[in-house]
Amino acid sequence: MPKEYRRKSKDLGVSGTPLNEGLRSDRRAPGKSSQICDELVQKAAQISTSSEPGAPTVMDARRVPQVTITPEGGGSSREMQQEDLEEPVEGALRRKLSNSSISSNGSSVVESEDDLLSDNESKSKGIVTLEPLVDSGESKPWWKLKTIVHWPFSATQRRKLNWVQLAGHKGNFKAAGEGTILKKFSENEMQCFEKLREDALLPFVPGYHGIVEKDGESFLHMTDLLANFDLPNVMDCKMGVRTYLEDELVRARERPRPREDLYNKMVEVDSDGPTPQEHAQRGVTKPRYMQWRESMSSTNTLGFRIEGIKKCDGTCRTDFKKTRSRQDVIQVFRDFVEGNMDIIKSYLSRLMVIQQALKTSDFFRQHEVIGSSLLFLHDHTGNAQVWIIDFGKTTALPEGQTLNHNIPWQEGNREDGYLWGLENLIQTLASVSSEETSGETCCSVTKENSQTPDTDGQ
Ligand SMILES: Nc1ncnc2c1ncn2[C@@H]1O[C@H](COP(=O)(O)OP(=O)(O)OP(=O)(O)O)[C@@H](O)[C@H]1O
Ligand SMILES: O=P(O)(O)O[C@@H]1[C@H](O)[C@H](O)[C@@H](OP(=O)(O)O)[C@H](OP(=O)(O)O)[C@H]1O
Repeated sequence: MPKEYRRKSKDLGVSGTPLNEGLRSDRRAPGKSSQICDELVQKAAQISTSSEPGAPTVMDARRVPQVTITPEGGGSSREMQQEDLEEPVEGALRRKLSNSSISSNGSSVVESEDDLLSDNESKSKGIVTLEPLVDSGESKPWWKLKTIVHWPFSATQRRKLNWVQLAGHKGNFKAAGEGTILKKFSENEMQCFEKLREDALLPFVPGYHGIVEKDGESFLHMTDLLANFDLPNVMDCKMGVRTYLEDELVRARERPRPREDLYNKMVEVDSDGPTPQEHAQRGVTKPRYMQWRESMSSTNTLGFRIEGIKKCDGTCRTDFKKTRSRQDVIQVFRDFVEGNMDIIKSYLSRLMVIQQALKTSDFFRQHEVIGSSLLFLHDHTGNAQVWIIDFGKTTALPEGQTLNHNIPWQEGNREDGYLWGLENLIQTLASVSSEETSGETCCSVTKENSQTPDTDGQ
């Protein structure tokens, strides 16, 4: 999320959820609606072999407008943050996650050339060590809580935590008490969590326990969704056809600020990506970079994209910038679950329940949901869950205005294509299952193999 959204939480006066109410993973394990899944799988089998229009696509991907921002003036680059991975790590997750080969930037050695070359050092890409918040002054209380939540943790519970962070910036998360984490405060995200307390989406978002402040820095205290898993497999899918706010476009237009770091990331993936002017000034604006990312990946064509995967063997991949066709995505999912169709069916069930909840959610109707992800988690016990995370760029609409989430975006209408993306994600997962069942291989020819935006037959 952008830094301007990460403001301090002075005197917010909000209340937190008691911890025992927030640790809800057990009672929220996905149910198995296998009959619905089987029907969906059959439907997907028909769709994946059909090139006829009229299948579930509800929005034309070619109609996602590419709004051009002319870059001028000087560049600005991101702050670099150091992460100390050499200090000893305590806690159960050390055992669970330690079989990976972690490079100096916290990612595993199995990343592709794409990301080894392209990723900014401040981005997180896999297994990281979360530091606890530590006391810096004897006379100060260790925690100064801004909420009425009672902080129950003793000094011995201030431990480091080996953790999986597949997206976002390094240093955004800290270890907290058992089963919980702290995320750098963002006004937007805090307001979302507060509103979600009363919403149909509550069962699908991490438990929220209020705001914690230490030495002037504020954090959102939330449930660690990994806590109840044994050697979890984790996938982050960023939802929607648009990954930047309309406000970001307006700001970039008023004051274009080409960034050299984004230019470098673009060139490393595609040297022909920048325009001659961008090459000349070695900078691209943020919306321009974000639009390019959307068009290279499946964001524009399918309404979601894979950001990263960590598997139970400790390997991590974040080299999905060019994973664009439905068939590519199917192959990534198949590899993620290692052919286990029961996991796919559990994921499908959960996604369909989430889809229903989204359709009834007041929160969803009243917010532009940008940059939010679905976090997929499963382990060898068969436990498989999907959670909605990251509300850093989820923004309330003006009073009385609502979104459809299923119609094309045009600047000004603030549509995000979330439901379109979710429908495509469901159909894609169903295709994984149907192809496995019908014995087709990952090389099956479908329209998506063409690498062109597939807009009328998905
Ligand atoms: N509650 C949670 N439990 C477990 N893992 C989480 C949780 N929240 C986030 N993560 C992990 O951290 C990663 C980054 O989370 P998130 O997207 O919220 O961060 P961010 O800094 O807002 O990212 P960005 O800058 O891309 O918006 C996720 O991909 C996931 O791996
Ligand atoms: O995935 P990539 O290619 O590394 O690109 C980043 C990604 O799109 C993030 O979503 C975005 O943060 P926000 O969503 O918070 O805007 C970040 O912007 P940033 O560099 O300004 O942080 C981009 O650099």
